[in-house]
Amino acid sequence: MSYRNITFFSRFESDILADRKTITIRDQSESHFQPGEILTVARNEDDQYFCHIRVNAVTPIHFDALNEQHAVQENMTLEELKSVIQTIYPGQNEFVVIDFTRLDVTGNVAATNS
Ligand SMILES: CC(=O)Nc1ccn([C@H]2C[C@H](O)[C@@H](CO)O2)c(=O)n1
Repeated sequence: MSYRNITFFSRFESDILADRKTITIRDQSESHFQPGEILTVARNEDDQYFCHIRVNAVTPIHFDALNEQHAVQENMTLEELKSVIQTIYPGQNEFVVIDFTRLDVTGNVAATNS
């Protein structure tokens, strides 16, 4: 079976593998993912695979609607999150929140508390 790919900047890899980061906010070019879909996750910089995730939900959001809950799910402060998004996507306001669960190598939910 082949899965679609998503990449994350390498600085987020440890948070994803520790289940501290359970959403990602992307622009319209990555709004095509579907709930239930399993994605192969690689580092943006070197395309090195590091895990699979299952997409739980893909929800449109305006930049101004980002809140503390999103920041917690990103393991950042809201100020940090907004700054990261403005740096990656300068001038953009319409995004999607991709809520995901990390899977273990057998394809099962990896977190012990879920
Ligand atoms: C190619 C590309 O856009 N890659 C991205 C985009 C976003 N992220 C991270 C940064 C923040 O934690 C959230 C919100 O954008 O997602 C990323 O790692 N790689």
